[in-house]
Amino acid sequence: MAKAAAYFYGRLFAEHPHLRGMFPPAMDVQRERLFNALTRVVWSVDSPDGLTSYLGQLGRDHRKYGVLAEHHTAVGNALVATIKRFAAGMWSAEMEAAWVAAYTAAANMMIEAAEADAGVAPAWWLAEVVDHDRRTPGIAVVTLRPGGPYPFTAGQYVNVQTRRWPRVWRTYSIANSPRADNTVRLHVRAVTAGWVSTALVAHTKIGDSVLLGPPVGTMNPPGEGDDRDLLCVAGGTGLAPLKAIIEQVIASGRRPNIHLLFGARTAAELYDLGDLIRMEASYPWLRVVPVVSDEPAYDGVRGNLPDVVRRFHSWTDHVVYVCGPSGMVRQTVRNLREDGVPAEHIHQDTCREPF
Ligand SMILES: NC(=O)C1=CN([C@@H]2O[C@H](COP(=O)(O)OP(=O)(O)OC[C@H]3O[C@@H](n4cnc5c(N)ncnc54)[C@H](O)[C@@H]3O)[C@@H](O)[C@H]2O)C=CC1
Repeated sequence: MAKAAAYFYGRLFAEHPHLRGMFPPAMDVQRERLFNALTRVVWSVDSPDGLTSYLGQLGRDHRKYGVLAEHHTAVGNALVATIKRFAAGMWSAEMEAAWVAAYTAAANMMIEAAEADAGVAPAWWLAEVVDHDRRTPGIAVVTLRPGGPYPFTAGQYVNVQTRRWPRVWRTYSIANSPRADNTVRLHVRAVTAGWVSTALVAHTKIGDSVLLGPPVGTMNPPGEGDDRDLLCVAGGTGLAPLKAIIEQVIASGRRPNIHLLFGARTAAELYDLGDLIRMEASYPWLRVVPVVSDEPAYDGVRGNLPDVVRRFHSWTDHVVYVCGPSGMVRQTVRNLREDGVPAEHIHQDTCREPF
């Protein structure tokens, strides 16, 4: 995969050198994004509705890079040349025609969505940092106010660019449901070699500004009239979108029981517990269970989230949301499935790059 991505970008920039300036200096995350997007498209061929909405979001989100319709042709040519090279002996004229047709259809959906969006929304929003709360040495809760209306759905995420790293965009989930004051809140952990996350945690203060792309993602709260109880399993800063979903459900006036398991390695890393306990006090149907995995002396629920989930009653009738480190999400979903929770009840999100 890495070789194919390197070949693809090498070819694209060799044929269209001016496109290099649209990408960040370091291409590692960009390469992964391309393959994540392609994998998603290939896996979605059997669900055209999901694919249309995904490509629509992708097209709108690409406006912030300054992508024009003709750039899609350059990308398509480099992509087909890459597949042809790596498909070795299996390549045929029919395969080429099928790939060109599939790519053209996908690109057209992105272009149409971007053009429609251009009439109604900006390509990106300048947002002011209105609060910066360093909850632990490595985690900050950052509140932003976009300079214009910023409609989103609870559970969505957003690309963020800081002044420190032009053209480098990283995704973070929005940790609140839509608010009258138009603010969005992010939970950011600074990770080693994480350019944007370190900039946001350690080098950002109230009054600074950042750029936001449009909101993206399809992990939404249960629809109107869905009164099933909820199980939310959050690992570390994976709490962000689940907190937004819980806020939204509470604001909707419905009264389902909500269990939130919030896991961290140590008690000191339960960075949002104070807020969650306040939410629990004002909404009696919410039960917050802090879980600590790596601190034997912790005086509460100890263990790994995927195992702890199993210590409770059956979750088969619940709507389930799982978010956090990918290993934690995979194992939690596997355990829930083994315990009889239907796949269609489970929503998961791991796709934030922790940089
Ligand atoms: N900041 C955001 O907006 C969002 C973050 N995420 C993802 O959430 C993750 C959060 O990472 P951190 O806060 O550093 O979490 P962390 O590494 O501190 O771990 C949090 C919890 O997950 C458990 N855990 C970690 N790896 C596990 C594994 N392989 N198997 C079972 N349990 C495991 C830990 O025991 C702990 O309870 C990142 O991967 C990030 O990409 C996902 C969506 C949104």
